[in-house]
Amino acid sequence: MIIPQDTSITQRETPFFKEDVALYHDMFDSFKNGIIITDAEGIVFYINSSYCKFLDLDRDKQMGKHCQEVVENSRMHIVAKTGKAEVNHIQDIKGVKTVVQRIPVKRDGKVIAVFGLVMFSDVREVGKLARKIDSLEYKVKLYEEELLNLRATRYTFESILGESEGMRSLKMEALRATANTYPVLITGESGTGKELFAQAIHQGSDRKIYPFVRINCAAIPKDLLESELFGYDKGAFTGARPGGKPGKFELAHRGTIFLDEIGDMPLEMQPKILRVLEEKEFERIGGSKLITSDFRLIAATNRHLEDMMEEGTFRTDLFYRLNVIPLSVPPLRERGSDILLLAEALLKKLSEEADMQGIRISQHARNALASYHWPGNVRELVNVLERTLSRLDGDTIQRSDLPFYIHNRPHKALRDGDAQLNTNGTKQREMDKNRDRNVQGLRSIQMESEKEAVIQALDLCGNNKSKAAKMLGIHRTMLYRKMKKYHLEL
Ligand SMILES: Nc1ncnc2c1ncn2[C@@H]1O[C@H](COP(=O)(O)OP(=O)(O)OP(=O)(O)O)[C@@H](O)[C@H]1O
Repeated sequence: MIIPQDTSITQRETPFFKEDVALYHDMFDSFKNGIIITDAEGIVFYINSSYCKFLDLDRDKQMGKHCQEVVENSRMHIVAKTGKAEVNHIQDIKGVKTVVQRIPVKRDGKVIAVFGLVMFSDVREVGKLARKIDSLEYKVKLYEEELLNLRATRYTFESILGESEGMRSLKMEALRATANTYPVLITGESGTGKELFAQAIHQGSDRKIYPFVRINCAAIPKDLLESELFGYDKGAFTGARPGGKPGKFELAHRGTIFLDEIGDMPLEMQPKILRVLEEKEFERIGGSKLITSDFRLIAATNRHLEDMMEEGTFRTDLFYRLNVIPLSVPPLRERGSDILLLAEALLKKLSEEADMQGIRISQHARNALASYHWPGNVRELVNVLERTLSRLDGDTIQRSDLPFYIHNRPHKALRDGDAQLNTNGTKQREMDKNRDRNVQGLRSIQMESEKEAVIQALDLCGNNKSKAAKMLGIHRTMLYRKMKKYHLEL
């Protein structure tokens, strides 16, 4: 920096010491933006080489001049008077639009100097930067949405259909659970919508942009469960991934971990779950680093944990730790008019998906649906409707279109019997299991013959899909769905 030796500035009583200014010389001079400093009168005290280059001026000759002599429309002297900073103002300098900042420097409340920064040599560069930020913001938004989709929580509270008293109050309780992070234990028979509730709670909470990590404790072999839950470090065991693997608790950081079928959690794993729930800290298998994860735990089961505690197969301490917010989803047969409400809504959705609008349910069919026991709950209802639609001729579901075991049910007597059995939980569960097995048996027989029929029809029609669909009495879209379902070449 050229320290003015012989200019008016040195003659004036400047508030700066030459040493002070010299100290910043290297720093200011290496700036690619323009820097100018004036005193309280607007007299140039310092100007860096980038600015002089831009202005095409000899730096030595600028010191001690009034700022407007250096830059015609300078406002440094005005800022010195007003004491008010001007940030990101656009200033036309030599025909180029620049972005400038003029900052008054005060001591004891009095302006002693003004610091000017000419940002970028051309405002177009700012425009470019703004466009770049715009495009980055757009990309971030896109990735956020993608992430939300990938995190595959498809269900929100709106997805949970049901207006019965039981369902209404359950939805209210679940909604309340979105406002805190206490563990939730969802119980209910298979297919009642437990996972639906778990996803809706996650979606309704602040955690929704973070992962919803689901693990089915019954589906993972016992010896793998620990590494799935807690992860492992490299070389933890033979066959382990070379780089190690994070566990579900780690992946659920800031989000929700959904332990489905918690009743099937092996007894020896239960204390480990209890510990991680209490401490929110754990180590990977073979690792020595303590990992902290801020997860919310939601567990679900169709097993009767109270019975299991009595049998000694479920730990009491874990049960109480999990059961902070208990949600018990009622079976479909106990939801009264919800059966038909669900049937109508699901039918609308399924028929739209199959391109078969305007399908109705006859009164007889409605009676049959309403009086059936639904051991497989809503999942079974979805299945029944899909099957019925796939074979439907015309636009009304008649009683005889429903699966045999539903339309041929001697409903009244059996219903009364069922009501009695409802008072005895164990008997009821036994009966449900048997029914499940029967339904399962029928289901696979039906699927086999359906697949056979599709193959035959395609064969007979020389692979002409429209003709085959006509022969089967179903819509072409439905035929494609069946072919996909049974992995038949499209
Ligand atoms: N109230 C509801 N409204 C709309 N769809 C529902 C409802 N309840 C359940 N379903 C549907 O029923 C099916 C089964 O639901 P879900 O998987 O949540 O049941 P679950 O109780 O978790 O079953 P499981 O115990 O076998 O894991 C899903 O297709 C879900 O969309």
